[in-house]
Amino acid sequence: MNEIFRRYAIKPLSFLKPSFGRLTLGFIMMIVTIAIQLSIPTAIAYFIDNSVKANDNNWLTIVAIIMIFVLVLHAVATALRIYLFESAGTVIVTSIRQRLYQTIISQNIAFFDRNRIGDLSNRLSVDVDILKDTMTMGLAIGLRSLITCIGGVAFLFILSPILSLLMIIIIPLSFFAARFTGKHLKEKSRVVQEELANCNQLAQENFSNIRLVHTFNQQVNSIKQYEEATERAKKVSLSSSKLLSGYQGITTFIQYMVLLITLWFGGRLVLSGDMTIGGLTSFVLYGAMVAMSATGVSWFWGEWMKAVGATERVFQLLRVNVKQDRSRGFEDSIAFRGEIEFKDVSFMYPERPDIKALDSFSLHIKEGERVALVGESGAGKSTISNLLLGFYHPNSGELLFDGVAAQKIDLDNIRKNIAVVEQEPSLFSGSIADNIRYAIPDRLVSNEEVIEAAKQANAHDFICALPKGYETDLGDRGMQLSGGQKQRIAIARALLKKAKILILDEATSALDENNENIIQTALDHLMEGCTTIIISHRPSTIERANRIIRLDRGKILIPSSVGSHENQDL
Ligand SMILES: Nc1ncnc2c1ncn2[C@@H]1O[C@H](COP(=O)(O)OP(=O)(O)OP(=O)(O)O)[C@@H](O)[C@H]1O
Repeated sequence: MNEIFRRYAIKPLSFLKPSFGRLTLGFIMMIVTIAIQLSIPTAIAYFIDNSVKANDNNWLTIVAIIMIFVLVLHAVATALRIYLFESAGTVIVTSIRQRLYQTIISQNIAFFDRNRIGDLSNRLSVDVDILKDTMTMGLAIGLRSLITCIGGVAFLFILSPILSLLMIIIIPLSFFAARFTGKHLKEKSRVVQEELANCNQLAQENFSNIRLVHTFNQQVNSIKQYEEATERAKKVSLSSSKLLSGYQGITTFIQYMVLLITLWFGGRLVLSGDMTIGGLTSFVLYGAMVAMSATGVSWFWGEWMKAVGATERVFQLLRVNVKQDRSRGFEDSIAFRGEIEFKDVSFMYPERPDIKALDSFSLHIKEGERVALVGESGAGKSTISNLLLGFYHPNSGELLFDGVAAQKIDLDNIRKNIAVVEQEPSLFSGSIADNIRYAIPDRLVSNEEVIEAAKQANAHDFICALPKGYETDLGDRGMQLSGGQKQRIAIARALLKKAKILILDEATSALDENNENIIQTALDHLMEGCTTIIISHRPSTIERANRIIRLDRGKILIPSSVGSHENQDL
């Protein structure tokens, strides 16, 4: 029970902390409105029982003036309560979103092998919104209903203990119905959210691969897949609606039954003179209030369960420790020279523990040396780059930089000293200048430095020819640029980094001869003074290497000596 309470009630509540002030004020306003609400039936009873006797216009006027004052107070307190809870919701949802993003972005790369991107972005948007609605307005309504219910029951007992006992027997029925529904709603909501995440993932994949979809005439299939996914979500959602509507029907019936029984017994008490008409009227009003608020509490419980179900994944994610071992280092300030050594390294990807991506792999690369890695697809070339960048760590053996074990060096420091140029460079939306500056996160990079890097990367001329030059917005995934132009921007970005180690991952394979020459000159600038690892299938790309390493299933097949690439069958 404790664990369930902690998980479903306390955990979500921990997010309310940042808005404690607003919520407390909102709560005070809530108490004011509840107090007024609870006094209304008593006031009405007083009015009914005394108006006949009063026979006095002044008395009526005074009552009306007091009522107007109370109603204005009620209106102001209601408005303030809603505003305070709503704004607290916005503050809370912002902080949850920020924490979630922070948790996700800081995970190590293996985490992204396990989780789908569509799923993760769904949690950031849809799931967090559900949580917001329930934790603020939902919680406010739930609390209000609970306090009104308790207050109403107290008034009922004061008015007539016998009648109250009758009600107390019936009301738990609606709680029981709520518990039953809540449990099932929670599970269904979780499934709905999962199905919706599938739909999002599908849409996202198809939109981002839109050229591929059209090239292979897959529009019809893609529409069909999306329809199937949304139909699955619809099915679970409809079954959830059925459950909710059945529950509403039952609770409405219970409410009216309570009213009927009260009137039946209450009428008898009035006839026998044990109760006044005003007393019975206020009892019925309190009864309705208690029934309504009991429904409110159970509704809230249902919503809470639904939200907990839907957002269980948000909490799961927030519980995931940030595994990024950024600051492991004793040697965090070492200046890299560029020497690399793999000593008997074996490595399996966490998602594929059955396959050795690297198998007792040993390689010593001297400072400033240029090594080309060649081999069949899947031989382990990119894995070497992944280990160098600290995306994964060897399962056995050791990776050393300048003779120091990689796990003793701060990960930020390692990455600061490695520049990568990929086959399909990733560019962000934003200006070209900002994309080049991206290489250096910890200081402001001047325009002069950006231009200098672009010049060395043979990118300056084409950038200047664009209408907005360096301020050209690359928009969605750098759509407006050709492959070669994107590469040159990526090279400028890498140049700016002035890293000691350079990884060229198929850097020129997507280019025609003319473009390749331009890029090659840019790469020559980039390679100056760097230890370079060239991952490629193409002989022309690896011409500049001092040594060629041929990999096969994670092992070195033929280690070649300096200048021997001419003899290799590539
Ligand atoms: N993220 C990953 N999760 C699981 N297995 C992976 C992952 N990345 C690569 N692998 C597997 O590890 C092995 C080595 O892959 P790697 O990407 O290093 O090959 P490669 O030589 O770079 O191939 P290519 O030339 O096609 O890029 C392959 O069997 C591959 O399927």
